[in-house]
Amino acid sequence: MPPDATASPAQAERTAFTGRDLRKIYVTGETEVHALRGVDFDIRKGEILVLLGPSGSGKSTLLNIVGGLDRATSGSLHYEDTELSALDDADLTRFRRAQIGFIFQFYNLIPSLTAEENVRLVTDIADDPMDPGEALALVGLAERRHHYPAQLSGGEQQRVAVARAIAKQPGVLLCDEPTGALDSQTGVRVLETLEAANRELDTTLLIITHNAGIAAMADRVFHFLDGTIARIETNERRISPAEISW
Ligand SMILES: Nc1ncnc2c1ncn2[C@@H]1O[C@H](COP(=O)(O)OP(=O)(O)OP(=O)(O)O)[C@@H](O)[C@H]1O
Repeated sequence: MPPDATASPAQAERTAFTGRDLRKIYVTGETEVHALRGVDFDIRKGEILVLLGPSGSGKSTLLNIVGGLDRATSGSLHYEDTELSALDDADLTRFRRAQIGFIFQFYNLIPSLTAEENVRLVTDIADDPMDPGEALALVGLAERRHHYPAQLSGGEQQRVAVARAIAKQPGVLLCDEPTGALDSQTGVRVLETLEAANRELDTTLLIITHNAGIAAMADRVFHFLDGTIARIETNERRISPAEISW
């Protein structure tokens, strides 16, 4: 047997993000806040990662830096072979537009546009978008595409936000408390749409949550404490959102 017979390219681990000694200091007047105190991580493509930790421990700061919304004060950050920490603002914006979808706790839909029009806002300017109807079908809202946000429940609005985020086919979805405003049943439905994007589009998922139960659907869990990743936990098996104890 040739020496490389067991290593298939499909099994080779592909890295999405590599962060080394990332630090973030916010300076407000005389006050310095050390939001990240030197974090190191590798995030695999197609991985589901959950970020847990107390309020103020640095989770959103890391998510914003990884998504190109903000910059670290020092340290290096790569996405695949691109050193994000070395890009100028225009190139960082291009990276974000092409590769990153954001989902926040509050859905940020435009009230005067239908579900489909909200999704179309993104697909009209993306390089290789899905059809808006296809994106809405993936989140189970094909029938509601002509409804306005006010005619949809909170969970349905969040699913429109997920459809909008995945419609441009980003490599990565960054979710900051995506179920924070939802009851458990509705939250599960939203998590199922995120998992579908991961399964069907191989989207890398980073999910910040205060709900420790959600950690069980992840491949790995980063536990934040005081600006550090204090512990990385690996789940032997991912459970489906429906199995989560809320
Ligand atoms: N723009 C900013 N200017 C100054 N300080 C900030 C800014 N953004 C965040 N911080 C501070 O940085 C620290 C980390 O905040 P961050 O939002 O990353 O925490 P978090 O873990 O996401 O918290 P939460 O769970 O409450 O959202 C906190 O002390 C916060 O007050």
